[in-house]
Amino acid sequence: MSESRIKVPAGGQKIVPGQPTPDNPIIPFIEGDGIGVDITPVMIKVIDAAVAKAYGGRRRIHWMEVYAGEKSVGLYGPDQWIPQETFDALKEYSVSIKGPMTTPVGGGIRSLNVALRQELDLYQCLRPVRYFKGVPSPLKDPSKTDMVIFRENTEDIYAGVEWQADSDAAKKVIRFLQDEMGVTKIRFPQNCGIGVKPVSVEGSSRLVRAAIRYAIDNDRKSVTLVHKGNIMKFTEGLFRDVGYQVAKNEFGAQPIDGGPWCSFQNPATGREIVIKDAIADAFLQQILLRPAEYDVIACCNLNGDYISDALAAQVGGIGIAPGANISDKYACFEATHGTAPKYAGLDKVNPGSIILSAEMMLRHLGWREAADLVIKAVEAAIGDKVVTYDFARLMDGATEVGCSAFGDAMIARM
Ligand SMILES: NC(=O)C1=CN([C@@H]2O[C@H](COP(=O)(O)OP(=O)(O)OC[C@H]3O[C@@H](n4cnc5c(N)ncnc54)[C@H](OP(=O)(O)O)[C@@H]3O)[C@@H](O)[C@H]2O)C=CC1
Ligand SMILES: O=C(O)CCC(=O)C(=O)O
Ligand SMILES: [Mg+2]
Repeated sequence: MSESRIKVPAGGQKIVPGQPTPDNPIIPFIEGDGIGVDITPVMIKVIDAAVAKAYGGRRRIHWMEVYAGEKSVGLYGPDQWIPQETFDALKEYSVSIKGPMTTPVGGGIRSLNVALRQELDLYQCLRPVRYFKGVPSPLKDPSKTDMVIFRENTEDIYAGVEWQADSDAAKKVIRFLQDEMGVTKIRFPQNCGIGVKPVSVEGSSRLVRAAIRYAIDNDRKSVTLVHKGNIMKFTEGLFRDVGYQVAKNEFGAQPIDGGPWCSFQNPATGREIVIKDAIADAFLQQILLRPAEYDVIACCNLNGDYISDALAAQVGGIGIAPGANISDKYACFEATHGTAPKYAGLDKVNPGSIILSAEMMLRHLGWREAADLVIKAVEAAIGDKVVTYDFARLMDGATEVGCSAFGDAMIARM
């Protein structure tokens, strides 16, 4: 067995799911590829400052670096993209945060992000999309965009069950489909890549259940099931049907005007929560034209990927789009964006997405005061027009600063 590269920080304590967060939690972090080297240290500095200010030294995060992606291969050797001890640490310490990781297009390794989500069964990809005053946006009134995406994170066509064109495996699957399943619709069977889209009742129900619970806990007005069930009837259509069943069977939702939309009263607030659905293409134009009609969004994996970046753009772009991957036991926070390789190491990009992901992590830990300080600092820096290049290029009179200087500008405003 190879030597451990992970150094457990002295003086820290493990977070145990279901128990109160200790004042000195150990939090594993993956720096990430590309711009990970820029944004991750800034995130740590900003979060440490917020925690110190909020709790005056009574609480402190003990950061523990764990490795994945290119840095891991450099340290552990060839093909060690996610060493076993990284998986083990993410489970053992239960709450973590990660920078982005590269996935090559076409050939090469499969997504490490997807591998991690599947291994930890992080089935909820939770991505809140809200507007910060002063952020440049392509919309006339971006404040009307206030949505929370619940994207199924472990299955769908995104999960990587596919075979390369001309491979023996692809030919075998095509022969099976033609000879044993009576499939006649594969247009060019001779040299055809094949992908499989698994969407299960269990996977869909638990995701929609989490979205509805979130709507109850956060007094939201609707949950929209976004799908392409008119075309992919037994996968996307299943997701929609299962979503309505969960609303009716588990939350007592009643049909509105004969259905399929339905609603129930929030047991905590008495306010009505409407469960509705939208076909993905129509949804993508409506979020631009009528964003106020949408609130909590539940969808399959690939749709959620597209919707995340599209909605992020409406409120200023993926420089400020946070997220969390959550299971019933573990949580791993990460930005919506990727490694933006052309900016790697330039100290240029917006660290806002990973900082706001860490803000979600603070709330998850129950450290509300520190989380509030992070929000206050983001709002104040943007309000003073001290911003990174992505916002500065669209704002009049902005002071453009680098990644680390934006973090410092936040800290100065806490
Ligand atoms: N969770 C993860 O780890 C994810 C990983 N990826 C991976 O990342 C790699 C690169 O993907 P790519 O398609 O280029 O998408 P990216 O999200 O990495 O970047 C696309 C563009 O978004 C803008 N952008 C991204 N991050 C920031 C930021 N922090 N601040 C300001 N602007 C930002 C930049 O726009 P501009 O050029 O206009 O300045 C950038 O060129 C791929 O290997 C992909 O698989 C992708 C998504 C998620
Ligand atoms: O894993 C990847 O490379 C891409 C992931 C992604 O785009 C996402 O999760 O939003
Ligand atoms: Mg994406």
